[in-house]
Amino acid sequence: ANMASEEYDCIVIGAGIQGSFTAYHLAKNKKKTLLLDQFFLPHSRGSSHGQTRIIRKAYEEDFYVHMVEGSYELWARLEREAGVKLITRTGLLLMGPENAKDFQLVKSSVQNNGIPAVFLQRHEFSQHIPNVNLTPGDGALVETTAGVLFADRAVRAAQMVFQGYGGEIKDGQKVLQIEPGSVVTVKTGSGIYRAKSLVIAAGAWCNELLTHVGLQLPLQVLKINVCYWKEKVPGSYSVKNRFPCFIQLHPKEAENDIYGLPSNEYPGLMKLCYHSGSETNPDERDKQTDKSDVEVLSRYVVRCFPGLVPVPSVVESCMYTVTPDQNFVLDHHPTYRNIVIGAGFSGHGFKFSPVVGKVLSELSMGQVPSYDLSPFRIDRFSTQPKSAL
Ligand SMILES: Cc1cc2nc3c(=O)[nH]c(=O)nc-3n(C[C@H](O)[C@H](O)[C@H](O)COP(=O)(O)OP(=O)(O)OC[C@H]3O[C@@H](n4cnc5c(N)ncnc54)[C@H](O)[C@@H]3O)c2cc1C
Ligand SMILES: O=C(O)[C@@H]1CCCCN1
Repeated sequence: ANMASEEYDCIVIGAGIQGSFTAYHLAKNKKKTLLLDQFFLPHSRGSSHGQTRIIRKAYEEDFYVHMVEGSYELWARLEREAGVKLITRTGLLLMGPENAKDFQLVKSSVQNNGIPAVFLQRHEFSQHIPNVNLTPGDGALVETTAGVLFADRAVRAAQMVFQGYGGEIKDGQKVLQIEPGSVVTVKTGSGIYRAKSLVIAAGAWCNELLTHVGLQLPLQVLKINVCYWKEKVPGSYSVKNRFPCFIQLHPKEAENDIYGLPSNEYPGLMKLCYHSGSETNPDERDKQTDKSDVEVLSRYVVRCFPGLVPVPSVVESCMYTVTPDQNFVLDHHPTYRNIVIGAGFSGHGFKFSPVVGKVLSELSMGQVPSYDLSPFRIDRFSTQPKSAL
């Protein structure tokens, strides 16, 4: 082991998609950057693994719409730099109770922001979306430019381009200690590294790392059962047949949303999941065996996706790190300005990662960030009225 102290401009802890994109932007800006991960890469114990994620602009909040727009440009740039295809356009079907507030808000955001979309009338629904039953009382729209991101491939591409710009990756090195200061010292099991600034992008392990720098955030770590369901007629819900991704708001079966991606990575299997899960310790993820969501999904499949066998063929695991308002944390440490935190991506952060990496790199370089980061500030968590305490 090399115990000599090496000095960097910036150290990024966490080589998931957010840390990898942060490192990519830093290296592009000629910063000598070290990207550390506790596990040997690639691995499937965090939040960025798996073949696919949804990319969509259909969000209630304008700030997310603008951030996705910026992300599309940067995704295209990474596709060119790495020479790989990272996005396939499928469209996104959004279904939800016509009179529900969130459905109405997304609908008006789509209209006000000029997001390309088709509003489907009930009588024409099945002609556009075969093999899906639209719930009575639900409205439906298709965001036509949304699609599927190839997640594992994207993580690899960002890391490869980072290394191409001279960035260093050290995997299999868990950060065990952080000493703040004008030069930050980071100790792993096998090395000591120093840098002018530090970015913590540690996913579900964020709070464990923040204990070293005297901070805790209100983050909840959830285990997600990633379920794949067999098509009764192969191809009926496939990318090839232009079946879209979907989000079902307020399903009758449960409190949280249900969503899906067309069959693609495992031919004949459609990914369809519950947008929540049970709390877990990230180091003991597989001890969390709650599968009540799978029963909920089965009932939903029977009712709305009659072309799928209502028992999952494959169940994989992933984690969400959720904040109380489901908005991210993108901010400086409140006392140590040269420590920057990206956390709480709340199950929807992948699509934004090129922009997240950009703003985290800007914060760590002491620059004014390209986007308004007020929704993502740490001090929003401590603004509850004192009387509530
Ligand atoms: C099932 C599922 C579906 C999702 N669907 C979508 C979607 O459709 N669209 C979308 O946009 N987003 C989606 N997301 C969310 C998205 O995948 C996440 O927001 C994103 O992957 C978070 O990335 P991250 O880099 O923060 O975390 P991670 O990928 O977990 O990376 C953190 C890294 O930090 C490392 N680390 C932690 N502690 C240490 C330490 N002490 N020392 C060294 N390294 C350390 C970990 O090993 C890990 O590699 C989904 C997530 C899940 C789980
Ligand atoms: O980020 C997304 O677009 C999806 C929506 C459904 C839940 C999981 N994440």
